[in-house]
Amino acid sequence: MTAALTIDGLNVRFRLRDATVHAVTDLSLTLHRGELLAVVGESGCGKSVLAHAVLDLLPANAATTGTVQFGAGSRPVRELRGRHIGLIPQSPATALTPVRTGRSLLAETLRVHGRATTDADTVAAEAGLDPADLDRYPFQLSGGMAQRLATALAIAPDPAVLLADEPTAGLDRPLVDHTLDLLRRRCAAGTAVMLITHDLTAAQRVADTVAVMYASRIVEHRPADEFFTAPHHPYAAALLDSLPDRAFQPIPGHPPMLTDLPAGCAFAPRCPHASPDCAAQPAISDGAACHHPLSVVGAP
Ligand SMILES: Nc1ncnc2c1ncn2[C@@H]1O[C@H](COP(=O)(O)OP(=O)(O)OP(=O)(O)O)[C@@H](O)[C@H]1O
Ligand code: NI
Repeated sequence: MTAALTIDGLNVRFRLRDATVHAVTDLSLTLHRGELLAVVGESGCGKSVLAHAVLDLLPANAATTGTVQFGAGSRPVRELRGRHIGLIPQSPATALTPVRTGRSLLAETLRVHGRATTDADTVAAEAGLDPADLDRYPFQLSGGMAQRLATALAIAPDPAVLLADEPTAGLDRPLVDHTLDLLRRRCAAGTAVMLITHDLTAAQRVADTVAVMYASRIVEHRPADEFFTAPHHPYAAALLDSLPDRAFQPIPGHPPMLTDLPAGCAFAPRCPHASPDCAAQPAISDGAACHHPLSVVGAP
């Protein structure tokens, strides 16, 4: 498998006046051509910051260490953004230019990337947007329409890596399915897709691999079929158990503040299996960062 995106030892810290937010910690992963990786985890765990760090789009108060590499090359990300790496941003309505119609934005994107501006209707339809809606201004778009326009803008250059941050938010079921099918088709054509989502059912439908984030770290990263049948990390298991079509059990307690993370496993205070070992940060082994992984021989 060919690596399309390699992240090694990524850390992102935001400096606030009197605190530091640990938004992404010691994160390494490889995304391959034709792979669909779902990144899941509770609100605020660092998923969007990860996407922005990959694209080098973090605000000025962010400090980043670690490396991000696309394919085999060493070109800086700013040269690759758009054509080689597309982003479907979370909450796209606020990211659209208010004074331009969808058609004008999409035609420009196509032109800049050497495609015929007449492809706009086809690309819009692929993203599930009625081509007639391209003639609307952003304020005339519903949240779902803006979402699909953002998808059209991201796929128009045919990027090798596509980061989709909650691309199905605000869409009803048929349009969710349309967007998931689109991502799958892109993968089949060789695109590497990182799908950031709250929707574990969607992840289960389309993902090849799943990465679970908790309090700024990846705590589990495994093939999707294995993950959904037998998660190893107690947090991942709890996340799956919270699904309505599973145990429908909420996870007790709250995630820790990212300004005040414990030294060891950040899930330990909520974990039914926590032991004194958890005071030390566990290394990732067999795809999970846990001192007492589930579904592994000898584990509780
Ligand atoms: N510019 C910033 N300055 C300070 N803190 C920030 C900044 N941007 C994000 N954060 C913090 O970083 C953490 C991770 O945020 P992020 O947006 O990545 O969460 P998320 O996992 O995408 O959540 P959601 O599922 O709600 O989108 C949060 O605690 C957030 O408040
Ligand atoms: Ni987010």
